[in-house]
Amino acid sequence: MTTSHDELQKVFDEADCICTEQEVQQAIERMASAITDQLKGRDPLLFCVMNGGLILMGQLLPKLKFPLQAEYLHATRYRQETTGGILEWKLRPEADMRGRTVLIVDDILDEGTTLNAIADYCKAQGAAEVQTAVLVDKQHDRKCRPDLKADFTGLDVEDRFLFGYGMDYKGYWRNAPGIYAVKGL
Ligand SMILES: O=P(O)(O)OC[C@H]1O[C@H](OP(=O)(O)OP(=O)(O)O)[C@H](O)[C@@H]1O
Ligand SMILES: Nc1nc2[nH]cnc2c(=O)[nH]1
Repeated sequence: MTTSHDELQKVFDEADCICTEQEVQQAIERMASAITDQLKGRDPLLFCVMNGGLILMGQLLPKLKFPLQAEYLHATRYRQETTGGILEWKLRPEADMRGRTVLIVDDILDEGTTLNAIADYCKAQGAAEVQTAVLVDKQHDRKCRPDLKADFTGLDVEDRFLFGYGMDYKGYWRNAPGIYAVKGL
């Protein structure tokens, strides 16, 4: 079913801004600095998890001022829903990751199933080390492993359905300039 323009505008107008654009920009600066400290000189291979990781990846890359390679992969488990299902690979990474330090870049760590599965895949493909970077980590006790954390996290966020900075609402509003929580969700 399609969602009308008016309905989509209403979702944005009624949403709560959880993190302003300025807060997100500061978080991305901090992430870039931490990633540089850890991965500079290690010839890392970065994978953007499409679609949601697109904006974080695009904003991080020019702040990482050392040699690295950047590629993408595409895995999804929410499609256009607000609850997750089984992870579906749309495009597996093609790069040879044997012996490499891999950094997976995504918008959100929610239950963690997506990042866990991607990290396991990269390890099975021979990556020497797999690290993860997410813009937001949703705070709740439903992680697929109780202690699951990304290696680099921008912001901790509340347990609501979010959109903006890569995260979508029914396929829309990845472009929202901040992090927003849908009214009632
Ligand atoms: O931690 P989890 O509970 O597994 O959820 C996190 C994943 O959910 C979103 O992807 P989605 O499946 O919505 O695809 P998208 O990137 O195209 O939005 C998001 O981009 C993460 O990859
Ligand atoms: N857009 C969006 N995608 C998600 N994937 C997992 N949690 C979320 C969320 O809160 N918002």
